[in-house]
Amino acid sequence: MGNVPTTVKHCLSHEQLARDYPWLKRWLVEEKSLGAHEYPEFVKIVEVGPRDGLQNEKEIVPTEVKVQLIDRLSDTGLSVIEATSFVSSKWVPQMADHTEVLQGIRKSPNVRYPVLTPNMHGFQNALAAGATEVAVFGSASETFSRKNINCSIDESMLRFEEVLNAAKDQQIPVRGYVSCALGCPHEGPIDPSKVTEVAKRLYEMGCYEVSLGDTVGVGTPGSMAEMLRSVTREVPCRALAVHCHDTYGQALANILTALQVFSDPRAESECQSNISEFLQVCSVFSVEPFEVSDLLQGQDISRVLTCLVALNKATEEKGFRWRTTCCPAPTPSPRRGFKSFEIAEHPVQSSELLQPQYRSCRLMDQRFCCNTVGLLDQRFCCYTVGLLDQRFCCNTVGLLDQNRTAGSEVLLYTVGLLDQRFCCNTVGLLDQRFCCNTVGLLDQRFCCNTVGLMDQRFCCNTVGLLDQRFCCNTVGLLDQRFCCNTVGLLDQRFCCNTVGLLDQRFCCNTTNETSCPSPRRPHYVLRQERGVWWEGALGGRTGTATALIKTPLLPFQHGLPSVSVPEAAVSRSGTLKSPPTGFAPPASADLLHSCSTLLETESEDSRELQIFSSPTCALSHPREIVPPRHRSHPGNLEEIATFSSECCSSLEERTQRPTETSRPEEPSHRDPDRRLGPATRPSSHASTRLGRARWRTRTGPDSTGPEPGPDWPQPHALECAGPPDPCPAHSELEGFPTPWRASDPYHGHKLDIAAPQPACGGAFAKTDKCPVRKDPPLPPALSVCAPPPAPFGAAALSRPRGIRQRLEAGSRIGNTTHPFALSLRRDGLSFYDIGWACRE
Ligand SMILES: CC(C)(COP(=O)([O-])OP(=O)([O-])OC[C@H]1O[C@@H](n2cnc3c(N)ncnc32)[C@H](O)[C@@H]1OP(=O)([O-])[O-])[C@@H](O)C(=O)NCCC(=O)NCCSC(=O)C[C@@](C)(O)CC(=O)[O-]
Repeated sequence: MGNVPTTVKHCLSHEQLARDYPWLKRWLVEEKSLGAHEYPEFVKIVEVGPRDGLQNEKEIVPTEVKVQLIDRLSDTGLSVIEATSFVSSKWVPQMADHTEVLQGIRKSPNVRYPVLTPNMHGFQNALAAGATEVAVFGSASETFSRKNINCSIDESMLRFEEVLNAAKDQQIPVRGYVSCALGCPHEGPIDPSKVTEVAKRLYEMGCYEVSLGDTVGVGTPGSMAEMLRSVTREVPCRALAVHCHDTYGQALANILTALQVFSDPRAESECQSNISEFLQVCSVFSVEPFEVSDLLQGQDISRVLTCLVALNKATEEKGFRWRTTCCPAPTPSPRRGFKSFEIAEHPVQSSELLQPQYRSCRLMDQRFCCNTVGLLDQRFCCYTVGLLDQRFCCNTVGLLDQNRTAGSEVLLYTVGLLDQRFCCNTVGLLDQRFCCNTVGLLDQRFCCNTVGLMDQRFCCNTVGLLDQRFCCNTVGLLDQRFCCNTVGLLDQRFCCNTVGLLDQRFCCNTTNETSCPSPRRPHYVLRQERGVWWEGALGGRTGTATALIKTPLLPFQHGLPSVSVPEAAVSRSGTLKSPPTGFAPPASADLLHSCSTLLETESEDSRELQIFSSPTCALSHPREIVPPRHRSHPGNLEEIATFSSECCSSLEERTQRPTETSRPEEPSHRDPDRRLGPATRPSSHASTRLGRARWRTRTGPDSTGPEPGPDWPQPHALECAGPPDPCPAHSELEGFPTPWRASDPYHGHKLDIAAPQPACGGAFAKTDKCPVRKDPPLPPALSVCAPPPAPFGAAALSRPRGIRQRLEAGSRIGNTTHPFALSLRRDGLSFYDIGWACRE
């Protein structure tokens, strides 16, 4: 189950998963059911007859015959033909005509012709003869090594290292062999650990592929499986091959076994090996890597981001030129990871990772990709479908339609994405983490668990965004709807039409916040439920919140404390009345929770949300679809996807602007009621009331909410997933790299977010999705005070445009003007809380 997200893995039984998601079945088969094997969709055949076959012929085959043989093999469709070997003619006279053979063959453009080169002598001869790919051959048996290439294993490694270094200079790919992988003619059986050790050394040295040879054909399916299980722990399957001699008629059976092992994802953790490749790349570029556990557990975000940004900078600085490999259609070729870049002007000698490979450029129709790790500079990628666990991706530019299919594939876990630009129509994305520099994102819908997002600019139509945490420098965000639990948002500017935002905490400098932090409001925990929800008060508001936000400490783990809740503190907006039943919040079902929450909350605010949710959503409410016995798992992903899609289209329907012909009078795209559609316009009065409730995070514009009195329970210690108060929050978040600021040496040439920006309307004038917005005059009753100290640049706060646009969005209901006053508030825990209220 290496590729299955941990949350899903923990919550679903294998049987249930296999039933629900046939596409996951491969990863879910139990050990005992290994009989029902699957095989790789693509097998590469390396034809070694002209070399390994003819080197053993007693009578030396004439050169012309060898040339003819290879030419005819080239016409068969083979992609790799090992042509000859550059070894000593004293030892192997059959290969003495290596140069003539290599130069005599007709080189097909679709075929590679590697040659054996045991040492530098051989490599130089091969190079002179025009070889474009070579192979080194070591052994897992000491005796065989000495007898075959006249040196010990360790000595052979030194020789190979020389060859590999020289090959790198010439950008020549090197293949590696490990002889006697299943037995030695001199030593008998060979310990798989020895094979593993030699294979690992060759792989780490830079061999792009290591072929494990059953040199004397003594292997059996049993010994092959055992040996491969050992080797694949250290070397990824995609870099392994087997070389089977049929001395005892076992070659085919052994190959079949190898194919089974290679197609079994449990044979290796692709993810782990790619991460280790990533870490190797870090060392190549002298970038301090982060702890893998930091990333996997979402800890030390700052360190992860620093590493990613530094790596980005380092690769840029080294002047990489990427090979523009076009993949117009899905190909059976293996995925490309960190080994996918080449050096142009400034070769990095020390890195075997710079073997000439590929860069994903203009990749189209990338489907069903799992665990894409360490992909750099993916450009012009279209239609990524069913992508799971995409990590450490940098510089994705021009990505269109990253989506889920109608079936069961959902896009999960985009982690560590840098510089994602001009992305359209991301739908149903879960768990997007550590993303930097997202620019020009359009129509992002139902995204959950966005963590550590930095520098997101000019984003439109974000709908159903849940649990967005530690987001910095969001600029020019339009039409953000149904966003819940945004925590630690800094410097959000020019945001328009934010609707249904719940529980926005630790937000700094959103629009023109004026006042200084007030003393912290009391917070307490009344009750903890199932360890993942807690009930209590936070920042003056009471209700239920997930433990992702606050985890109550001891006394409450043993039962309810006897505390009374003040009347005034009950059921405010922003916290849930009750936790959604049956689902664990940290799981990938957060989307489900939050959709349930939208439907279940009974506060004043939720009525508005229910109207938004529409009967379509209610009909497809996952609670009705997921039978009770499955409540302990995060729900059927397909159902969640269907639900979210229906919810989304329903919301879209209801949020469409009226057409020109349907507008009775004075059409205005800024009219929130029109924007929200007919369902939100039952009556102007009702809408006003709902609007007021919706926008309010306090009892009213003039109230500061209930102050702590003697009857309030004593605040208990809370462990904060987010920063507990403004100052630590700042200092913690200031550690984040802010790559696009002028002061940032990495991206000095890029747009400076602290500098004055063009109006977001202007920015969108070219798109037909977003209207050009003009600044309306500020209502006279509104007073805008001086901005607070800005953590990321005061320039951001000196322009009132953001406020104006917010007012514009909230100031009309139907055709009647109901000016709303903007009430910017401070809150003990919600730093710079915002509230809207009607000024009727
Ligand atoms: C590996 C060496 C060259 C080591 O050779 P060495 O240890 O450097 O030196 P040596 O004492 O064995 O020989 C030295 C002489 O060889 C020359 N020499 C030195 N290097 C070369 C060279 N590259 N090409 C041509 N000549 C070379 C060198 O110049 C010198 O010439 P002299 O001064 O005596 O006239 C030697 O032991 C050798 O040629 N062995 C042959 C190994 C071989 O071809 N085995 C069969 C292929 S491996 C295989 O089949 C297994 C595999 C891959 O299929 C996988 C599997 O089935 O498991």
